[in-house]
Amino acid sequence: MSKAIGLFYGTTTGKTESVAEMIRDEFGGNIVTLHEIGSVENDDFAEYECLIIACPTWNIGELQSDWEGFFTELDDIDFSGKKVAYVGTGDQEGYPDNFMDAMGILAEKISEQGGETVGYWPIEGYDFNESKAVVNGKFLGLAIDEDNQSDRTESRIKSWVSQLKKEFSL
Ligand SMILES: Cc1cc2nc3c(=O)[nH]c(=O)nc-3n(C[C@H](O)[C@H](O)[C@H](O)COP(=O)(O)O)c2cc1C
Repeated sequence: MSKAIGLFYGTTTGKTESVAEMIRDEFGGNIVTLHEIGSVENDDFAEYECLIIACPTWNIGELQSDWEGFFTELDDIDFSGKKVAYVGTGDQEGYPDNFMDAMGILAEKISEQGGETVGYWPIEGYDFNESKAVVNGKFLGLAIDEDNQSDRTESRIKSWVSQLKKEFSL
């Protein structure tokens, strides 16, 4: 039987929610359960060995507001032994100096709490200046830009999910 994956997301204008649904559907077979971060308990993370964390960047380099509200709770959650993949949504033309920063902020915190990052993604095909989500020349996870590159969203999700199936050892 395949492992269960918990996908925890925040969204303000709905884009990250639809990306989360597309990722769930691409995995297929009820493997992925969606959790909206505004209504989760800390214990909800415990049952999953494989996690996907999805957050848009808002207000010039900041977390989406529900993730902002949950951020200090992460200090009390043990992510050791868990594989954690990240998804960001952002706007590279509007915010080229803070593109995808939220993904970097969350990955740093969750890694400190023991999570092992999987699902790194190339920066080729994007045009921006700076991002907290880039480490060693790669994004820490899947970068989706619905504002400027919505035509690439589907193929990016397909390719990343196929990569993750291997990295999650499904
Ligand atoms: C006021 C405002 C500030 C934003 N700041 C950033 C930013 O700093 N970096 C970034 O990559 N995107 C930024 N964005 C773009 C959003 O992250 C993007 O539209 C995202 O897909 C929204 O996701 P949601 O619909 O799930 O809330 C900003 C958008 C707005 C309207």
